[in-house]
Amino acid sequence: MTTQQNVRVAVLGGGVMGETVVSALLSAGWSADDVDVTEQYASRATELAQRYGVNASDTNPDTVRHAQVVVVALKPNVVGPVLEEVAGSVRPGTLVVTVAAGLPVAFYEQRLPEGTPVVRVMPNTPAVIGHGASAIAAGTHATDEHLALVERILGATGLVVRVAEKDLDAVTAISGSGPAYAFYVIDALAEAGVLLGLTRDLASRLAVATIEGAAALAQQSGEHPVVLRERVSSPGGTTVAGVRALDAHGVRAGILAAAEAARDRSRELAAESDK
Ligand SMILES: NC(=O)C1=CN([C@@H]2O[C@H](COP(=O)(O)OP(=O)(O)OC[C@H]3O[C@@H](n4cnc5c(N)ncnc54)[C@H](OP(=O)(O)O)[C@@H]3O)[C@@H](O)[C@H]2O)C=CC1
Ligand SMILES: O=C(O)[C@@H]1CCC=N1
Repeated sequence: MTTQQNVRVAVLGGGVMGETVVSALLSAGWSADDVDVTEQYASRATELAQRYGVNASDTNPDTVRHAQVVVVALKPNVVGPVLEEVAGSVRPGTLVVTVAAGLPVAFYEQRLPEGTPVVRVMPNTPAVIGHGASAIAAGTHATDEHLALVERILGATGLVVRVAEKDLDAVTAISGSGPAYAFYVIDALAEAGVLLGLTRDLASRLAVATIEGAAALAQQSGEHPVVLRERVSSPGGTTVAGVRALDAHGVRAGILAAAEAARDRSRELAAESDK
């Protein structure tokens, strides 16, 4: 397997994550000629072809046959049937990369030709603007070179870390689903502004800029979040009053429960796909 950027990549599934991977490949220097994407609806395939200049089709086996890397960007319940459809077209040594939540590497290895290298990736949607966080884990036959190639593919999407496969359900619960929790907080903060009499537009802009600024400060200062929170909290002031209300309403416990629920759902997805 070469790590040259002219490796031909087939992306199966042109939804939210499939489109993110296509855009990441182009940002990482791939030529659109070397990127194929499959979609079952012709109109979506045409949309992707027009937007990115990549080759789009609705035929998974033909597309896979020409690829050196196959990226599975399908919903977990569709992955099994599509692997059965394409297994005979996967050439020896083709790297299979999957972003599907829950499904273990073994699920792919059992359905693909013996020896196929598989890398699992858990990305998130801010990848589309280069502010993503992805974790990658190697399957039985994936080498350091395969992981390096996946890192190149994801190079323009933001943070990429290597983890053991056993940690991917937890990663899914934290960074995979995490943007949704952050959007939830942004929406709630904006709604609170409206409650207090601000216009929705002003409240939304303040909420987004505040969460963005706090995340950037946490990253750039390297300080513990508790230290940064204490710096906002003047003695006897407004912030301690607000944080006390967050504690009283169990917001911290709610976030921990959300992560456990998402982790459990990730495990269930694997069990459901094996039925
Ligand atoms: N969205 C996210 O934030 C993240 C998603 N993921 C994972 O990414 C995967 C895809 O999720 P997401 O992109 O959100 O889902 P989407 O539904 O947006 O994308 C899946 C795409 O696959 C298409 N599709 C379905 N069947 C086939 C087929 N047989 N051949 C080719 N394409 C097909 C679907 O078309 P149609 O709509 O017509 O059925 C759809 O466009 C999931 O496994 C998810 O766990 C991982 C991390 C984050
Ligand atoms: O909701 C999901 O199942 C996917 C996986 C992580 C984010 N979205």
